[in-house]
Amino acid sequence: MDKIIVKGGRALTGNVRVEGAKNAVLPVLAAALLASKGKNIINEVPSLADVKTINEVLRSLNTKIDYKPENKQVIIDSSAPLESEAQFEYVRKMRASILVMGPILARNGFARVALPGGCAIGSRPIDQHLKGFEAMGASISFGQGFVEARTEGRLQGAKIYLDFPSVGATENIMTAAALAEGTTVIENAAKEPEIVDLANFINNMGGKVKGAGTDVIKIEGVKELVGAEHTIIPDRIESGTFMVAAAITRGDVIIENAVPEHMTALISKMQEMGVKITETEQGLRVKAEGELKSVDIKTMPHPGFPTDMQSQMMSLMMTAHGTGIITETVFENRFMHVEEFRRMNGNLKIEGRSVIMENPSDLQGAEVAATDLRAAAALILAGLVADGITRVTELKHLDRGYVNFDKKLAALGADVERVGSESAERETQLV
Ligand SMILES: CC(=O)N[C@H]1[C@@H](OP(=O)(O)OP(=O)(O)OC[C@H]2O[C@@H](n3ccc(=O)[nH]c3=O)[C@H](O)[C@@H]2O)O[C@H](CO)[C@@H](O)[C@@H]1O
Ligand SMILES: C=C(OP(=O)(O)O)C(=O)O
Repeated sequence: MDKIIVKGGRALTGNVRVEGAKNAVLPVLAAALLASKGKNIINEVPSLADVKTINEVLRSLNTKIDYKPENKQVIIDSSAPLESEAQFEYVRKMRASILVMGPILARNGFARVALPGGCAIGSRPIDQHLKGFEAMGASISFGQGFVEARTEGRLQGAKIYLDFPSVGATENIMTAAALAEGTTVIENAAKEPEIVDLANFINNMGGKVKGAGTDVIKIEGVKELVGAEHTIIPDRIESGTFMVAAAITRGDVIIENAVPEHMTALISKMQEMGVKITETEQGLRVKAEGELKSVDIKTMPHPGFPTDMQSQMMSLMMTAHGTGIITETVFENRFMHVEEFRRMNGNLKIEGRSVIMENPSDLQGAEVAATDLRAAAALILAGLVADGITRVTELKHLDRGYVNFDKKLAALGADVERVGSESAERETQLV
C-alpha cells in the first residue's frame, strides 16, 4: 500500500501550477456524449484516477477515446449509437458517473445507470436529478440496483425548481435539456464555476444555455449537438489546497493559473485569519508569517465557502490562535478526518454539524489514514507542520483528485516522499 511520508517544519516557497478542474472535466466528458456528429476535443484534462474512470464509462457506452498526454488532451468520438447502460463497477468507484444519465437519456430516450449509493461523506441521494428528468416527461423506475429513465420521443422542456442547489442535479438536467424539445428552466440552480464551464461547453457544441452562474438557468433544446473544442477551467480546490499549504507552513507561494473570482469566500476567510493574498502577474501570491487568528466558517453552496476546502481549512486553523468553529452544512457526515487529526494531537471536538477547535494544537506526526479525497490532502498539509514524521495511507482517495501532489509540494521545498508501487501505475495513461 502506498504511503506519503511527510517530515514537518519547512516553509514552502516558489511557484506551483494547478491543473484543469476535476469537477469541471467530469461533467464535460460526460456531456461529450451529447455530440452525435464530429469529435469533441477537450484540453487541460488532468491525469486523475476519476478521469480514467469516466473515460472507461464513456468507452463502455461505445465511444472512441484518444488521449494525448503531451497536450493534456482527450478526443472523444461519440457519433456511433450509444449504449444505454452504465455499470456498477464504474459508479461505485466514482459517484460522478451518474452524470452520464442525462446525456444518454437525451440521446437514446432510455438510460439505465447503477445506483450510486452513499459514500464516506454522506448518503448523497439523486432524487433531484430524477425529479428533473421526470418533469421533462421521463418515467423513472428502480430494480436490480439500477435506476432507469425512459421517454417516448424527445424529452420535453419544463420548469424545474431544485429543493437544494445540487451541482450534479443541475448538470444532469442541463445536459438532458440540451437535446429536449422546448425550453427548460432550472430554478435554484447551482452556481459553481464548473456549471458555467459545462454551459460553455454545451454552447460550443451548438447548444443554447443561458444564465449559468446565476440561480436561474434556461436551456433551449436543440435537435442535435456537434463535437467542439473546449478548455477546462483551472481547479479552484487544488488552488485552495496550495493556498493552505503556503499559509500553514508560513511560506510564500505563487499559484499560477488560479482564478481568484472562483475563490472569493476562501480568500476572504484566509485574509481574515491574517494571510496575505495578492494578485500578481504570475498568479495568486499567498504569504503568511507569525500568528494567524482563528475564524468561524460555514460551508455553503457557491459562492459560499466550499465544502471541498473544509478539511484543508481545518488543518490551517489548528495552527492559528483562539477558538475556531467549522460548520458543515452541505454534507451530513464530512468530519471523518477529525479522528485522524486527533491522532496527530489535534485539539478538536465535534458538536452536531460543527467542529470546535481550541487553537493552536501542538501537532505531532503520526500514522493516519485518508478517509476521503480532501481529507487526504488535509492530513498531508497538517503533516507539513507537525513535529516529526507523518505517514498518510489510503492514497486512492488522493489520486482521485490531485495530480502529483507529493511532487508539487516537494518542488516547493517540502520534505515529502511517496513510497509504494501504486505511484508508477498512477502515471499510466488515462484510457
Ligand atoms: C464531481 C463533483 O462535481 N463533485 C462535487 C459536487 O458533488 P455533487 O454533485 O454530488 O454535490 P451536490 O451539490 O449534488 O450535493 C450537495 C448536497 O445535496 C444533496 N443532494 C444532492 C442531489 C440530490 O438529488 N439530492 C440531494 O439530497 C447531497 O446529498 C448533498 O448533501 O458538488 C459538491 C458540493 O459542492 C462537491 O463537494 C463535490 O466535490
Ligand atoms: C467530494 C468530492 O468529489 P466527489 O463528488 O467526486 O466525491 C470532492 O471533490 O471533494
